[in-house]
Parts: sequence; structure tokens; C-alpha cells
Amino acid sequence: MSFTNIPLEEKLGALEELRKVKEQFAARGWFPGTSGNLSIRVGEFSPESFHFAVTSSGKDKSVHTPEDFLFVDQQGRPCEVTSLKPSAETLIHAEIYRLTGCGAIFHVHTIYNNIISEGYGDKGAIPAQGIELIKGLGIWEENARIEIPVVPNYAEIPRIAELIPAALNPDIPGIVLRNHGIYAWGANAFEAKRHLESFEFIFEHIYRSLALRK
Ligand SMILES: CSCCC(=O)C(=O)COP(=O)(O)O
Ligand SMILES: [Zn+2]
Repeated sequence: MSFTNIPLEEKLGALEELRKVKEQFAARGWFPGTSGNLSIRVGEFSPESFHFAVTSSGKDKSVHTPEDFLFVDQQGRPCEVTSLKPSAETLIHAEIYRLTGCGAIFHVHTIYNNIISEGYGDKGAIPAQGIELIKGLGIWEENARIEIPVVPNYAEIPRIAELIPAALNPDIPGIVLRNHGIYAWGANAFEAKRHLESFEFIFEHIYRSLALRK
């Protein structure tokens, strides 16, 4: 499906959802220093061809402006003539869409995800067990043990995108960049938000449990 054939209502709906999520996450302080980016996919999907709305690069995400989002294709190229620049990390979103076919991807930098990713970065994964919010990731097995993948935080985004196919675990809807932040995704914005909130609960739980033991 070409971008122009995607119904206007669907495109506007995606922008409205992004606007709401952006506002909610900003209220939590989840976009410090213009960090973080959000996207929602629109139209039909095949791994070779898809489109998504993504946040513009470098904006203050705690305010709303007409320049907050733009639509890009599977290679991160703008779908319409625009002076806006897509998020510097658009290629990571594109790679996650290509591999999972998901509907929304949210990326935030938080103190907890940064500290925990640094602690487990050498191991390549953050283990978690016995934390109720693992169920928020859609994993309902009793006392489930999960491993959340961590990849290195290279300066070149294409280098990071190249690591994602090997690192991604189809059972875990998230991937962490070491000392940088988390990408969480879901079939739609509601699910991606639930997953992101669950990951952040898990990271805070791990951090506070380790601190208590010291
Ligand atoms: C200002 S933090 C460094 C860039 C980053 O990691 C990020 O999430 C925001 O980049 P964007 O281009 O999406 O504004
Ligand atoms: Zn980032």
C-alpha cells in the first residue's frame, strides 16, 4: 500500500495517539533533555514496505507544536515534503517494525533503565524473576524468569540497528541500549505503553532490591 492510499482518519488517529502518549510520558519526566522518541505504524504491513508516524528530532517533548511528528517509510525516509527531521533513532524503530510487525514503539531514557542496563550490559541481558509486573509483558507463567536484552550504545545508529535481529527475543517486547534507554513495543499504543510501564517497574524493582541488600 502506498502512503497516499492510507486513509486520512487512520493517519490523524495515529498522530492523536502519539500526542496523548507524549503528554503522559512528559508529565512523568520521561523525556529529559529532549531525549526519547515515539512512533505508531499506519497502513498495511509487510517486512519490505510499511509506514509510521515518528517524533521529530531534538524537540522539547513536554510541549505540543505542529512540528512534533512526521510520517516515514520502512527506511526512515519522510513520506511527504517536509523540513522536519525524523528522530535520529528512526532506523531502530524501522528495524523493530520490520522484525516484529508491531504497531507502536516507545523509547525513553530513565535513571532506572540507564543504571540497570550499565550493571548488566556485559552480560547482554537483564534477568528478572518474581516481579509481578512481568505479567504486564504478557508472560503469565508462575514465577517466570525473563531476560531483557541489552545491546551496546554505539554512536552510529545503523550499527545499533544491525545488532537488533540477533538480540531481539520474540517473547520479550523490549530491548535496552546500554546506558541509554529502552525501546518497548506492542501491537498498538495501549500495549506498547503497558509494556514500557512494566519494564520501568521491573527496573526500579531491581534497583531498589539491590540497594536494600547493600
Ligand atoms: C538528547 S538525548 C540523545 C538522543 C536520543 O537518544 C534520543 O532519544 C532523542 O533523539 P531524537 O532525535 O529522537 O530527538
Ligand atoms: Zn534515545
